[in-house]
Amino acid sequence: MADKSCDKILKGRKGNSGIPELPVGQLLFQALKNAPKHSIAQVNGNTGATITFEQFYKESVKLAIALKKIGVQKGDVVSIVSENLINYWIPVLASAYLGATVNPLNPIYSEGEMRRALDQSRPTVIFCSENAKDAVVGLYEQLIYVKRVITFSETTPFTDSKTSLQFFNGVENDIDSFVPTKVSMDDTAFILCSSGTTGFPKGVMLTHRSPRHYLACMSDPLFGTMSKDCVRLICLPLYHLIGCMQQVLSLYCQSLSVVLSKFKPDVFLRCIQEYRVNRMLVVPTLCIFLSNSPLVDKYDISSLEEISWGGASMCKDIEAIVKKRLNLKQVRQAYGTTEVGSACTIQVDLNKSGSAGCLCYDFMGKVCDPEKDTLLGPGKVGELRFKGPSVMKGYIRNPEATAESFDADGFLKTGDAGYYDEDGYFYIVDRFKELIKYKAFQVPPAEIEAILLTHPAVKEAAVVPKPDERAGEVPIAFVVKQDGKNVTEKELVDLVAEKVSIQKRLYGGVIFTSELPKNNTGKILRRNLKEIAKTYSI
Ligand SMILES: Nc1ncnc2c1ncn2[C@@H]1O[C@H](COP(=O)(O)OP(=O)(O)OP(=O)(O)O)[C@@H](O)[C@H]1O
Ligand SMILES: O=C(O)[C@H]1CSC(c2nc3ccc(O)cc3s2)=N1
Ligand SMILES: [Mg+2]
Repeated sequence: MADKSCDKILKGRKGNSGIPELPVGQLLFQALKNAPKHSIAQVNGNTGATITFEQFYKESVKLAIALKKIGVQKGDVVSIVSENLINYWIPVLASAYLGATVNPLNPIYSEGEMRRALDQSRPTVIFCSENAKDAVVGLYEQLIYVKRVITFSETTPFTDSKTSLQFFNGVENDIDSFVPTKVSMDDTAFILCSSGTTGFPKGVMLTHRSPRHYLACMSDPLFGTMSKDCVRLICLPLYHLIGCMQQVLSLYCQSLSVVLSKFKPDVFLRCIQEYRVNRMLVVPTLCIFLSNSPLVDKYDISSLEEISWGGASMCKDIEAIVKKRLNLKQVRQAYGTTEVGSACTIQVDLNKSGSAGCLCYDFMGKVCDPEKDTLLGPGKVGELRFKGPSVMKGYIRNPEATAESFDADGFLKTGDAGYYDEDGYFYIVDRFKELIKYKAFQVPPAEIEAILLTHPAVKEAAVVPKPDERAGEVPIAFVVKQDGKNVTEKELVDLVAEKVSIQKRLYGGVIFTSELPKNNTGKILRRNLKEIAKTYSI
């Protein structure tokens, strides 16, 4: 039969939402200007600090006027180096109103990582929180492209780090006459860093089509929720794509969001109880915590209606356990990458258990043989590749990495292994980089981790490859035990052997550890575990 290639390029529905085709600064300027003035927009779950929509609007406009006075304009880059705070997004909005590109950065980067990230984005102005300023002010003298470093916190005003002048005195009167700068939808709105799971984080240039596309998807009840009654807990850092898009969503919806400046399990649960959180977007490590931590029973989190998750692989059993334990209406998987600039598939059909869903608006998707570039049909595992309105312009100041990231048809090569079924629903197997090559087989770690997590004494598990002369690589597990519970290596090796085919057995054994190394977006740093595995012998 002829290779009907067009059948193997899947197309999402045409977008027709009511979200105006406007740059993020203009979209949010209008949303904040028209929001209920005295409603609380955000609360810091750790400190209890709050900010109203009126404060968000006035403070961001005042700051925009002050930034304009020092020459910040369209095309400039403004970096934000801070933990999650209720006023984190005031400089983000102020910069966006002026058409500047916003570059949020991880506040606990090492000096080398911070230098590398800043040399990529080359900001004119850097905002840094009191807690993060040592990492930035120390670099200030060396960074010739930086005009000004402005420090802030929830209790201290925006202050010039050199002159110690409070940054936007005396701009009260111009608020009503201020209008945001007009920019093109294809201008760079954000430079966001990928999570750094597989190597150095990469500076990803996203246009205004990313936040607008995200809002368009969330405005369709099929994919998400857009309501003033939402109370979202933003669990991830605001400098990460997911945290950034969740912030855009809650401000646009004029709904309450809770941020955590420091993640602690008890604070996380207390916030859901105290602020009656009804929605949140989490990563698998948090789903696993919700599925098996005894702490969960100590809080009333019955306000939760829906949990979405993405960011790493997780077996469908955990989804079912979380849904049942928390009595949720829905646990929804979604798939996206920083380079995709939003979610590109979102779960819409509960019967498609384990699926990351179907294509979002105006997206195209395909699965390709990673070596031959040939198109693969339904059920065939290959590299997931996508094309859509929110996909990145490229990596900042890295044309080589950008060119390598797209195929001849302009599809983004994700590096992720997956497939789609006959109905066009996508399933994520894992990253190609993380599949364990046992002889001629490719073993997905998530499958073995799911079995280990069924043991009541197992709190967390990560399976990585261990070099092996005979097989090339063999699976080895790192396990964190539940407090006060015990289990032996042999028990876990046997548990897995009973449930999997011969190539998926834990020939490398089990290493018990007190915690798994994670990055700031809660993803397990498997590359660290691979190094330890190399020297372990069962
Ligand atoms: N639903 C999902 N299931 C499995 N993996 C997912 C899912 N959603 C996202 N991911 C993983 O997260 C990756 C995107 O994450 P992100 O852009 O934050 O950076 P990263 O790839 O983790 O880090 P880096 O690119 O810096 O190594 C995807 O490439 C994929 O591997
Ligand atoms: O907030 C919501 O209602 C849910 C519905 S699914 C969803 C997602 N948002 C993102 C953003 C980036 C990304 O990589 C994955 C998702 S899933 N948000
Ligand atoms: Mg990546």
